[in-house]
Amino acid sequence: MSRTLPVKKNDYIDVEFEDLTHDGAGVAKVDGYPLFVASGLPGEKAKVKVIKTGKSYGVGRLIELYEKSPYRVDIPASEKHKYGGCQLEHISYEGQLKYKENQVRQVLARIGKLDDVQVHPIIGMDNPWHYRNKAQVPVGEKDGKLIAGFFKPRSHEIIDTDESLIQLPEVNEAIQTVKEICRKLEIPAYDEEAHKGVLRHIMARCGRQTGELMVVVITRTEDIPHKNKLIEEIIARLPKVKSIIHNVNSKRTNVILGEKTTLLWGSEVIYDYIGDVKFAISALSFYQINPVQTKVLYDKALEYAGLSGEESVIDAYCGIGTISLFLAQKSSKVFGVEVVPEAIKDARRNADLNGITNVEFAVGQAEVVIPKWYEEGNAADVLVVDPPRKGCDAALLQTIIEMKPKKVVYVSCNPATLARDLRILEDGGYMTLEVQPVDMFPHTSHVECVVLMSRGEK
Ligand SMILES: C[S@@+](CC[C@H](N)C(=O)[O-])C[C@H]1O[C@@H](n2cnc3c(N)ncnc32)[C@H](O)[C@@H]1O
Repeated sequence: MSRTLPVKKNDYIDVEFEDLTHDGAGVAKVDGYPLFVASGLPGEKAKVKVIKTGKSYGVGRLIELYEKSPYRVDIPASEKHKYGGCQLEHISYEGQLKYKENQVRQVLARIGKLDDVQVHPIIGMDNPWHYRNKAQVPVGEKDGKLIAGFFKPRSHEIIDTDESLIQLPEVNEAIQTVKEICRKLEIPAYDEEAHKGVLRHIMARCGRQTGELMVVVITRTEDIPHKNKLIEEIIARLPKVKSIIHNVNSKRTNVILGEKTTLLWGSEVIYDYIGDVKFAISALSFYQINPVQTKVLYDKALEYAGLSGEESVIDAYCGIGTISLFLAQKSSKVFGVEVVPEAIKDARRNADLNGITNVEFAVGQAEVVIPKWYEEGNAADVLVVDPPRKGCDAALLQTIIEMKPKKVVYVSCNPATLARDLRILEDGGYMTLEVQPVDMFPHTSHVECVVLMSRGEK
């Protein structure tokens, strides 16, 4: 028999928020039934309207706040367009750090059954603004004018913006300049519903240390109207631009980058430094978006790896070899594995660029390549994993358990899949010794962690 819910759609009720969801919505309980309300904060009392009810939870809209959290910040309506992608815009930075650290502890306990694991205080930024080295903004049209900015939360309506408070000023300037040039040249914006038009996204990437800029124009069509003029004007108006790339995405999809990438002008890559290691970055390669915190994260990963110079190391999900090259300086040999061929091309180029010879890179899925290496008699003393949000594949975790590297260093951008994978490794004989959350993405709900596991006693 289905239970009667304590609330109905369109009810107005008074609630007190107890918690936050993983994406920053407030959670209130009505007779044990969870109600998720965007922008509610723990400790706040409010009137909400129930807008949706499901079997296990409902969704409400905040109508009136009776009691405010000390962590609440109010953003004037005229400034809202600068906060695209900032799910935690209504929480002070101090409150955000507290929330993220708690979230890591709770998820490790709930999903990983790791209640007594040592979680260090999160490492935040001294200046948590203008940190992103890359933006990919959707392009559309409003009242006959080309616009570009960010999607309104839970919709495909584009909010036009000329500034983002979390992007580097150079990235803001590049996006704004390319938008103005495309407007002037009357390049038609992509119409998502009709799947017509040309320009879908503008992407800009900046090497924070070098100042070098890459601009990528992503279109539905193979042709770009006024292509030569577009290139000419970008070069004239953005003196730091080193690379202009064209990517064609002809499909009806939410995925940003498409099937074909060509160089329009300049170099295929831009360069950047993390510490004193130099990196070449191409358009399709993953590169951490917060260079300041990346250094903090990699230093911690290196510290956890505890290398003496004798060890062989595997770096799974290595991207352009960033962590591999850090580790190579302190180990006998590093093997990096990555699924994107362009990233491995960058990784090899990066090893050459830095004169690092004790690294080898392979293209392929970590869960296929590493088990094969192991079958062929290879093993590592230290294994580093830095998977995408979905975490490590089960076949890779099984190989780690069989290979028995002394240490596993797990770098994760998703506490839920991290907790799941740590539990599997714990059941396979590893122990979680330390967890260090690092705030790589201020004002968003994302949180990064680096974890040290080892075999043997705690
Ligand atoms: C979070 S990034 C980490 C990259 C790198 N360690 C860094 O810090 O820049 C995850 C990487 O895993 C790659 N990837 C995704 N699935 C993979 C798989 N099954 N096997 C190997 N690499 C994969 C992605 O292309 C991406 O480069």
